Amino acid sequence: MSNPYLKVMYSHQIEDLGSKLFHFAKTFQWLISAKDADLDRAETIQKILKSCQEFGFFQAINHGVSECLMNDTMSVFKEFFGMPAEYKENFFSNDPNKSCRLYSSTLNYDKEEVHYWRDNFTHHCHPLEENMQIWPEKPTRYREVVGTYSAEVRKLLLRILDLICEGLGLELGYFGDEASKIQLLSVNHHIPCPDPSLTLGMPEHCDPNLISILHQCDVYGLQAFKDGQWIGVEPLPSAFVVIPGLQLRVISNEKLISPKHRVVTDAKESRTTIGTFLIPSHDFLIEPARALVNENNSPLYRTFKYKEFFSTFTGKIFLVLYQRFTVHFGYADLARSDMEKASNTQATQFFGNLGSFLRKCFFRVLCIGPVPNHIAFIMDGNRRYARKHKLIEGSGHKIGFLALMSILRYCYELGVKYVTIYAFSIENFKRRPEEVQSVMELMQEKIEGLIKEESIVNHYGVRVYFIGNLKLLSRSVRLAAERAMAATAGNSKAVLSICVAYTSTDEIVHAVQESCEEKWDEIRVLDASGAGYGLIGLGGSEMDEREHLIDIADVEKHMYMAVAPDPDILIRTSGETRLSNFLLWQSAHCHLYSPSMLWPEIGFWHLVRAVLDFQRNFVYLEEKKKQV
Ligand SMILES: O=C(O)CCC(=O)C(=O)O
Ligand SMILES: [Fe+2]
Repeated sequence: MSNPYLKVMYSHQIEDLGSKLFHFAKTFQWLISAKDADLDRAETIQKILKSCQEFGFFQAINHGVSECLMNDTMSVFKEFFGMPAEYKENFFSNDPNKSCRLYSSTLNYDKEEVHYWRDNFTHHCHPLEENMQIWPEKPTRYREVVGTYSAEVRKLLLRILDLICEGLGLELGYFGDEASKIQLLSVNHHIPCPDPSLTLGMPEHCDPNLISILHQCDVYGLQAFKDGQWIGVEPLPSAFVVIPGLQLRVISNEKLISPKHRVVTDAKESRTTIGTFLIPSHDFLIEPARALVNENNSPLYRTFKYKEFFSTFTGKIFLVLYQRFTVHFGYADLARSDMEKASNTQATQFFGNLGSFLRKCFFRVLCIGPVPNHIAFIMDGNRRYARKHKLIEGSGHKIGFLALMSILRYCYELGVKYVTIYAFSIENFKRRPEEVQSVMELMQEKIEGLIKEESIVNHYGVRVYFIGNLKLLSRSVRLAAERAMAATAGNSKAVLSICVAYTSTDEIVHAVQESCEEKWDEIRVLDASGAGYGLIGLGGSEMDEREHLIDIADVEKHMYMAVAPDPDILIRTSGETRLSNFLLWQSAHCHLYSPSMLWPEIGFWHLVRAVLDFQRNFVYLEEKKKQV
């Protein structure tokens, strides 16, 4: 690179140019059969997942796109880049919003101090009819060949996504429609570089989209970062390199990673590669797939719209993803959330076990005093938490659910036999329909999770009751609740009462009505036998009897909450000191505790504090109970 301009503008001083260890590349070529119904399907899926997990991506051969079409397309692009500058100038633009453009270096040309050795031509290609008009007319074959190629590659990508979808255990079509709506063609062209040690063809990056497929020519340049070093990916002109993008990383909750890669330059030969990216529509909500998230696998990312993500796109996309889109738990005991986020590593598992051991030791000491038999929670502050952390609506409830799982674990470890939670009040049905709908969906999903073998409920032998006017729930949620109650009916170590469609006044009215009906039934039986009160023509003393028709014991018997003794402690988060129509009948003698943190922030020490307060007041509370 003798030209001083080039030296200044392109010099990145690359210290490590990476090794050309092609054997690595060979280990991840998997055959994608042209036929989906092929017997090898299950094996192919396993190989794809394994390869993606081990290397980050894979090369597809025997993929069904004809070699002839691939060669034709490559030659069309080589021809395009070889056309006179005056023609190509028509497409040149530094405006990333332009839908068909030629530019140099990266998306940040104007902002970067040092450029990369790359030209790129990019345009949309789906649906074809809507986009083709703005594509180049020269070479004359461009529209026909690139159109056919784009359609074929789209089919292949969707098939690969289906295989990944099946491999991850997601519902069929998860990556269809809006998730992969946009298809972008991105053709890189690198002319020979006088000094490859000075610059790169593309900086290290992860692809920001859902998935990419790359058709390399026969000139080497692509490198992947693995085990701390840059390793060359062998160019196989008839193969496609399939690269999961960052959105796939998020949706798979990191079951798949989006590999870091870069391009080195070549001193002698030009290199052209054809990338095709499938991209979610701008308003598509990206989040860890619900099927992949449970109490043992917390969501590692918050929900976000694709456009929100892409607007933050800079070269340092990886960092951005972590800074802005990971779930920020903000719990008081951050150590716990960190453990939950990365529960797979050995180190965190060690600390997780250590934390659990220390917690159990602490509980042993706490158990020297009276241990509450029943703790009730009003989980207040999920929505405020989402607003406070600028999270998308609904995320607060999801994080709140994780907090609940931790608190339940602590309660059962401490030896608390009954836990009751206020999950959804009858009043809550008055909220916006979309909000009610999304809480109900979350509820159904979590209820279904409860009966899974590995759930906390089965781990601690907890019997689950849903408390409230269940008729107000949608049929699917009600059925899920009934299934969970039936599935846990054999558990006897502890009881979890989940109040849904509940208010205390509704519970009392319902219990009184039930008691009355029961009495009327008794009366009718007695009347029929001729020994009864006989309502018609009641005399004075019989009137007195009617006044005492039902008593407290009758009503209590018919309370939804008859499945548990009265609570010893009632905790309401968010610093609110109201009971909001929760357990009014049952809370006459319980210790109230209302810490200021929002529900998703509740942690171990808040529970300890509540129990210590209860122990301090225990004698007094017991005295009060005796006076009744
Ligand atoms: O040209 C290559 O080999 C890689 C291209 C690439 O990574 C990209 O366009 O995102
Ligand atoms: Fe890339």
